[in-house]
Amino acid sequence: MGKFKINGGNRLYGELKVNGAKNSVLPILAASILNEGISVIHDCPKLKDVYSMIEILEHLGCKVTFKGRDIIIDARYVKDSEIPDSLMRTMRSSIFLMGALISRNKKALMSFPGGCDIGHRPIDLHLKGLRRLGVKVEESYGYIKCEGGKIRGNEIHLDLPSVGATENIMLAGVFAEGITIIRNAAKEPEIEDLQNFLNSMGAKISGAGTNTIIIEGVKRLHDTEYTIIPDRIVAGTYLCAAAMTRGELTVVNALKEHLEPLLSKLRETGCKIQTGNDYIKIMCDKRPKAVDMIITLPYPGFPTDLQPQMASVLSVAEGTSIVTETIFDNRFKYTEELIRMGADIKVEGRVAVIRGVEKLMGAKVVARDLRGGAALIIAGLGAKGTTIVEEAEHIDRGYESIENALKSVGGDIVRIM
Ligand SMILES: CC(=O)N[C@H]1[C@@H](OP(=O)(O)OP(=O)(O)OC[C@H]2O[C@@H](n3ccc(=O)[nH]c3=O)[C@H](O)[C@@H]2O)O[C@H](CO)[C@@H](O)[C@@H]1O
Ligand SMILES: C=C(OP(=O)(O)O)C(=O)O
Repeated sequence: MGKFKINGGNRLYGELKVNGAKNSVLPILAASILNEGISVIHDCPKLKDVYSMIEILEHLGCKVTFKGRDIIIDARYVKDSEIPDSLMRTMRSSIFLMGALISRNKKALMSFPGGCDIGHRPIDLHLKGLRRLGVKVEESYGYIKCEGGKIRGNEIHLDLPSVGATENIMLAGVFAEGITIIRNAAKEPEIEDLQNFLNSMGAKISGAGTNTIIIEGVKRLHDTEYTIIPDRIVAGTYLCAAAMTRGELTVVNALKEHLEPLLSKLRETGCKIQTGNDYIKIMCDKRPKAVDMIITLPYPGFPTDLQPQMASVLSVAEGTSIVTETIFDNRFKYTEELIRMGADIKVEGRVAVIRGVEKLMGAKVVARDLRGGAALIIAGLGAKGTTIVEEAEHIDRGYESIENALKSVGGDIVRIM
């Protein structure tokens, strides 16, 4: 909650460790209700969305303990299949309970999920996929009622590779009779992580990470212990912060194979990158150079979740950069705030033309969504003077005490009320 106050100008220097990925832990927590027993999940991030998911699991009847970085879910008694609107609206990932409840209880009643306001976010592909498995889906007055009855495996071709729809269908297919095949599936690393978690409980899923996922229905699952993958978006955000401040940062527990599209663009700006098995080191000592083309695309394309942070770096680059957002239709709101800080950015539909300025100026700005908020923090770290980033709660959805992390490597940033 509150705001961040940043005095810009400090070079970031040192080492930062990344924890487990938000976009892995959330579907995995929802998936834990498929096991009528105990699941232990390691390396969980302490994020607002994670606490919201725990609240939903508890509402459904699970006993959940968050100890250190382990979340222990006792899902022996899942009594409820309804999720109140107030809980559904806390985040986008509440929608994963739809597939999970259909598998566990053969029914689900819920409203539409909340989440960042980054454009139109329908769930038609989720519902279409569930219907193909034989789920009766009724939509009325903002509520969605699903009745499972007999869930039968089927072939599902996604019109576009939606991450959430792929994951929801995987969850619904675990106990289906026969085989479910998802074609044109999303290929994000977090989908592979969900597959690996489900398989660690006894599910039979293969193909995640490719565009065809095959789910062989099983009768039951068993207890598991599982460590989730590191958060590639948090790692990428720290790398962008280093590029903005002309710093030198080693990001530990970061997998280079998950971040190739960002690393390639950071290299184009002139930053030097070194990588090892579990770390990425960035060294930047000059003003970044503009890059002529960034286009967000489904994995392994440039991630939309790093578009604002990279654009923030490009706002001070030498030359003009073009950034095209193809995933969401309203993910440039943060540019209005960067302009208040002196950036020269023109947005025309899905394209932002960024003419790099020498320096940004500290200003009072508002985080309108999670990654846009992170972009403003990066801007504040590089700006001359003081920046106040309001509405920190958006940023807390995806970053664990971002101010402490950045402070530990030299950033002058505090949280104020
Ligand atoms: C919790 C989680 O993992 N969130 C990520 C997930 O969101 P999310 O799963 O919501 O993103 P999707 O991949 O589903 O959305 C991609 C595009 O597909 C469209 N679409 C999606 C579903 C649908 O039923 N109909 C439809 O038209 C969306 O409007 C959007 O334009 O992937 C996004 C794209 O990488 C990331 O930005 C989010 O951080
Ligand atoms: C858009 C994001 O998340 P969500 O899908 O949870 O809103 C994100 O992580 O940038």
